[in-house]
Amino acid sequence: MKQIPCSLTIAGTDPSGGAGIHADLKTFQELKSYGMSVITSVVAQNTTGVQDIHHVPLNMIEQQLDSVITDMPVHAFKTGMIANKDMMKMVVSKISKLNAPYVMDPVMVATSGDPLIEEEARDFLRRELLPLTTLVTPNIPEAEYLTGKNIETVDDMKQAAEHIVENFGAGAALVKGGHLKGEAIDFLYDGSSLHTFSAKRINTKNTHGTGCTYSAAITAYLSQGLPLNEAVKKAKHFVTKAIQYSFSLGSGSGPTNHWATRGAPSLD
Ligand SMILES: Nc1ncnc2c1ncn2[C@@H]1O[C@H](COP(=O)(O)OP(=O)(O)OP(=O)(O)O)[C@@H](O)[C@H]1O
Ligand SMILES: Cc1ncc(CO)c(N)n1
Repeated sequence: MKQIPCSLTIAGTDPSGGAGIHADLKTFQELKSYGMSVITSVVAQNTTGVQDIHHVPLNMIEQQLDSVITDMPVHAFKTGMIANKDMMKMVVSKISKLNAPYVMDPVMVATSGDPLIEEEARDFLRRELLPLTTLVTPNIPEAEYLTGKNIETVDDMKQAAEHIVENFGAGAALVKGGHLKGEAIDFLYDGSSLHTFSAKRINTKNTHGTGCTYSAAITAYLSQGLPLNEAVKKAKHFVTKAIQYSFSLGSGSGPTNHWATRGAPSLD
């Protein structure tokens, strides 16, 4: 009998439901991958920003990982917010034993601009986690941090994608253009060729959790065995729809719509 594809996310929470673990699980569910999660930090946040952060004790993160890994199949996994170096070290020791595609969303700040990981963890992420990835998905500020270079044009984005693969050993890099003006354009460099994914920019402030949703969608498609290029193509389509049909909820940057594959939601 065919097995259901299974995806795991290792990340922080968002009680307002638009980002982090919540966005990931909703996306896995929508894209028909069985969703599992390991929580690294409990984050008090909403559409306006981050109010507080509580880190789950290290041994409890480790225990959650062991509970999943020793019992459940993992066909693909992603990491989001991993707040400090100790957590990263422990996560590395566990995930390096997993034989499945790994998508890293190198989360550093929330959509609101609030920091989500400690300064010294950024360097560790670049040195120790990047070489384990199948794909890393930085937005422009994250790609600027990783490469140490300013990104102002699409050419800068392409160079950044190549730089991250060539210099830090990421399996592939998808540099996302959500923070630039014009077309919502992303570049994927897979170590041999550069692929472009483009969509019309949607005029909305409701982009809370777009990065989480996008990387979770890529993970879900990889769990189903799709090649990377195809997984990104389908995930780009999904995140564009999720933004197109996003919700004006809360007083800040509203959440995307995780059941967007079904078109505009009927609210009857
Ligand atoms: N207004 C928009 N219209 C269409 N696509 C968009 C828009 N904003 C972002 N995108 C797309 O959404 C995806 C996520 O990109 P973005 O650069 O916003 O990620 P992010 O900054 O990591 O997200 P987050 O807000 O969760 O931190 C990319 O494919 C990007 O091109
Ligand atoms: C927990 C968490 N991860 C990632 C993001 C980035 O959107 C966020 N706001 N919260």
